Amino acid sequence: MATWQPMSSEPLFRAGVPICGKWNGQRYVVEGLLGRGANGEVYAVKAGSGDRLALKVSSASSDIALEHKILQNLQGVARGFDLGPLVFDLDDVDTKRGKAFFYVMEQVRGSSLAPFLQRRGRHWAAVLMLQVCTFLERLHQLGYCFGDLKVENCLVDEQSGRVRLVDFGGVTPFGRGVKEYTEWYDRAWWGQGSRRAEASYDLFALTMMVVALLAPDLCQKLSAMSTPNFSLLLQSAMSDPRLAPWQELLRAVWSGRVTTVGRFRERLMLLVEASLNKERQEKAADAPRDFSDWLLICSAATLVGVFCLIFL
Ligand SMILES: Nc1ncnc2c1ncn2[C@@H]1O[C@H](COP(=O)(O)OP(=O)(O)OP(=O)(O)O)[C@@H](O)[C@H]1O
Repeated sequence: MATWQPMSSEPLFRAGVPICGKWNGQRYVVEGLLGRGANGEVYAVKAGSGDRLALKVSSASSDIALEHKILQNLQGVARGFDLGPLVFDLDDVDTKRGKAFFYVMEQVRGSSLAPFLQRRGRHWAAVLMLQVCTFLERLHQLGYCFGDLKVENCLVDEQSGRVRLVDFGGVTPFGRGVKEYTEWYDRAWWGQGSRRAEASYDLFALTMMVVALLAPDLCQKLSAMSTPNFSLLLQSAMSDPRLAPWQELLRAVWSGRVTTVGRFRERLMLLVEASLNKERQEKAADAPRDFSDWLLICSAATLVGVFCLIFL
């Protein structure tokens, strides 16, 4: 059977469709589409056991097998730390549109960062970035670079404010070349360094996440230009009032003064504390907040506390 060619905008599966793995024989029922990217489609599925999982399907068997292997390796070394969705079945399936390859993983619940910030306030950006830093520091300690770090690959749980990462296709051992990346976040595209997998590669992407989240129109304008213009990015970011609290930190990374996530996190703590104070002040005068607001503040405060205990 020929391989499925994801040419049309029509997703491969519709809700209610059963998927039966050809080799392992596991059965899943599609509940809906969670997202689509350049490499595949991700579906919410219900397994035979009743568990709700996520199934990533692609026409590229090697990509699917590699991602599955990366996630499995990370689970092997993570020792209780959450370094990505738990991963299960790897198989292929014959569909009406051809053969497709899939793996099954834990379904990460959460929404995109941008709408979360719109609802909760822009000052939450520092708390979200702090969590991404924690994740990156652990990954770097294990000798891996995340590679394709971007806003679209982070999901935040609305209730707890907890951030999780998805799409581990770009994870690369330190020293090798990053193979999966997105131009806006790629320092090599901006002419600001190589694609060698190292801590500073992810750190550059982290700063670009800040710009993309807090000044999305700037990100749109600059990424639409035919050639990347780093001087214009620098000039625009340094004069944009929305990025004012972040300017020193962005400049420190872009000028090469800060090259590790640990150093970035130390400076970020000041912004997090300022965010928490702002939240307290703003809401103190308001009507009683809802339960989820308190949960969010507590989770952020706990994060700050844990950092102080471990690192200070
Ligand atoms: N485990 C998961 N749980 C919930 N949602 C997920 C999960 N994995 C992926 N998604 C959703 O599906 C979207 C696309 O998935 P993913 O980024 O893995 O696809 P991709 O084709 O590799 O994308 P890219 O073009 O970024 O390489 C994600 O942005 C996310 O919203």
